[in-house]
Amino acid sequence: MAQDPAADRPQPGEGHETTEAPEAPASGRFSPSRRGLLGIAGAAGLALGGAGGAAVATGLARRGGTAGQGSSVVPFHGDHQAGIVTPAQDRLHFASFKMVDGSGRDDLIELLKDWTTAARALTQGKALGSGVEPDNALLPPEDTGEAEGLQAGHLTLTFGLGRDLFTGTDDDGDPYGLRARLPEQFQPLPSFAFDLLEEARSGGDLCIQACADDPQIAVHAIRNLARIAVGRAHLFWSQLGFGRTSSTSPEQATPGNLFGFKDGTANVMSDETEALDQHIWVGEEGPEWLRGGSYLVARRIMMTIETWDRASLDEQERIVGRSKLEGAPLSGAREFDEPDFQAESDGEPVIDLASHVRLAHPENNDGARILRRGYNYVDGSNTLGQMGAGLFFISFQKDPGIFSRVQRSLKPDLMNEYIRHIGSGLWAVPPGVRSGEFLAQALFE
Ligand SMILES: C=CC1=C(C)c2cc3[nH]c(cc4nc(cc5[nH]c(cc1n2)c(C)c5CCC(=O)O)C(CCC(=O)O)=C4C)c(C)c3C=C
Ligand SMILES: [Fe+2]
Repeated sequence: MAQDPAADRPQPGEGHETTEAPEAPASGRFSPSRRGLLGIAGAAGLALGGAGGAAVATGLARRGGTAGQGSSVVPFHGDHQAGIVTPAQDRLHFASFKMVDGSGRDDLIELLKDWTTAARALTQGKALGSGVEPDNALLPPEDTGEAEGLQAGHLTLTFGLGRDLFTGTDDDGDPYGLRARLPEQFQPLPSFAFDLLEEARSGGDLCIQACADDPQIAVHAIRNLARIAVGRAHLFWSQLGFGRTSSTSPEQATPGNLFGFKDGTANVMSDETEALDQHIWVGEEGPEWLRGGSYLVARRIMMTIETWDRASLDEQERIVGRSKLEGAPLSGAREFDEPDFQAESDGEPVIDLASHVRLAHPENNDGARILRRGYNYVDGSNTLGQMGAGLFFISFQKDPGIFSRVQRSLKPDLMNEYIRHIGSGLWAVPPGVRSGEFLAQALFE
């Protein structure tokens, strides 16, 4: 594996206001696999010839943008993938993909190589390949164009691998030759009390979490990555999100969720290096190819906000275990006061035994902690005039069992009356990519 000087790599928490040197490929150009090119051409109803679709690895400066120079670039290269401890942006486009039937190991490798090349350009605010205006106007543009004029927008792209890539599905054997590389910890999530999961919005072979300041930038990234995948993988389901519901950096103010409560106060933060190693990054307990990576759990959680809005303030605060405006634990006065679960008033616990924060707190979970990085969503409304509102919950942890531990504890949660988990996914997130490498390269060595 290629080694980079450590100085090349950002440390956890670094990210915003940093620029990244462009990748300098040995050849200067890269060619998406022929199958991928044919897929793209097929989708456009055009025939592509040989190297006609080759893309410049470094991408092109976007018109009106200051690619690679601006202050809104989050480095793509690093020990860990960006989009985990880097400051949470306000917008999300999350996408789950399935590999196409009959695809094999080479398709997967080529796809990951092509996605890596594209991600390098996109996160620097560059247009893909030869950009919006190819030399030959009979070919489709290599970049769809809607991000022209926009900066990098702190775009981060975080990639994950689904369990089926390792185990195969049904009796299709071991199509990607990865069965022996399945980490022991990579067990499927069990079903939980109150789960109402929709199959069409759950799982997937690959996931991409695109976060940015501007929804157009996140959507442009997913759209172009989906386009590059044609012939090898297809979009399975996706989710737009707004208003981050967590902080990942102590410099960020804690935002509110759609219940109107501060969300993310007790999150694992980017400067808690010890806690990150203990709870979030895969270490020596995991296989070498995944060390420095993590596991991403996504849960689409419907929130019946109309019913919530009819609950009294006292009741809302009892359910959460914190005050609504300040976000302080009910046993304290300020947001960052440690909750005192032993505190009593008139012989009753001040923080309800079935409140969300008591049940989710490490004290109630053998010390388990997760890094939350979710987003609000509103997907239209129903015929009863209710909003399709919810939380697209995302968490990172070094072992999926840690999420399950916390989620199981939430069985008696008073909040369950107002929420339902309707989608779910679990992916292994490989460590960060270094210059000259591709995503998850160590998995294939
Ligand atoms: C299994 C993990 C969790 C799910 C699912 C979950 C859903 C969920 N949470 C809120 C709102 C809040 N959660 C808060 C704290 C909190 N939540 C979890 C885990 C899950 N939440 C943890 C580990 C914690 C931290 C507990 C602690 O250590 O104190 C809070 C309080 C503020 C904060 O610390 O973030 C709120 C508010 C909603 C609305 C929701 C599903 C829709
Ligand atoms: Fe929570």
